[in-house]
Amino acid sequence: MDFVEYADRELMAIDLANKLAGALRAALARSERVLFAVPGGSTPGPVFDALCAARIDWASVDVLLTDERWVRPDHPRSNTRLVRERLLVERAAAATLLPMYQPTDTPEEAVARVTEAIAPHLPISVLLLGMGDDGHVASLFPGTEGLAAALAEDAAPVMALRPPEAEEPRLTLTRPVLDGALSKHLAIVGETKRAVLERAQRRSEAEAPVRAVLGGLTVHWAP
Ligand SMILES: O=C1O[C@H](COP(=O)(O)O)[C@@H](O)[C@H](O)[C@H]1O
Repeated sequence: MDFVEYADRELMAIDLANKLAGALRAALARSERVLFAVPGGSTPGPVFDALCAARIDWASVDVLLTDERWVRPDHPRSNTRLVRERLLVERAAAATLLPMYQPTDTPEEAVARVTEAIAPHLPISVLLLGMGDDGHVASLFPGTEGLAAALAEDAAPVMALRPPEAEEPRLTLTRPVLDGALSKHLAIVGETKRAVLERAQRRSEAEAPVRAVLGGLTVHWAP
């Protein structure tokens, strides 16, 4: 794991956006289409604001969420909404968003359709992750029934989970898909998350699921 420390959040957003743009261009030099997986939540918005204007062949980029909160796509907590409003604008509007949300009542009903839609696009070329204060990445929360199955090396690529600590059910990419990404980045801000990440290295994956993706990961942190 590499750790990159920035003076402030604005500098991190700009520099991380440049690094992601470079990783996407490098991937596009090797493949006709590339898969860019991104988190939802509060951390990536400023990175998306900087990245959406980057000069990249966005028409050859497929964008996929690492996970989705099971709310309608116009809901304020929708990760799909965040990506549509903050990433898929300006030059990046030419990218294709692969569905992580389906209009079903439950995420369980959507697993097969989402799996079918994303499978032909794997592996992830460039991955950006966020992390919660409890050490969750994507929607792999500690204390969730089914977490061990989602963290297995041979897990199905997409799983529906119902984390007790989350406000809504989730659909999430699982360990082999996330850990198998060719270029892996984690963006975190604040002293609490830095301490959570440090502690995670002494904990089990069940206690701190971020541990499952630390190999080859570059962590970007700002106070
Ligand atoms: O619920 C979620 O949380 C994590 C972390 O979000 P943040 O607000 O602490 O940045 C996020 O990575 C994930 O995609 C999201 O669904």
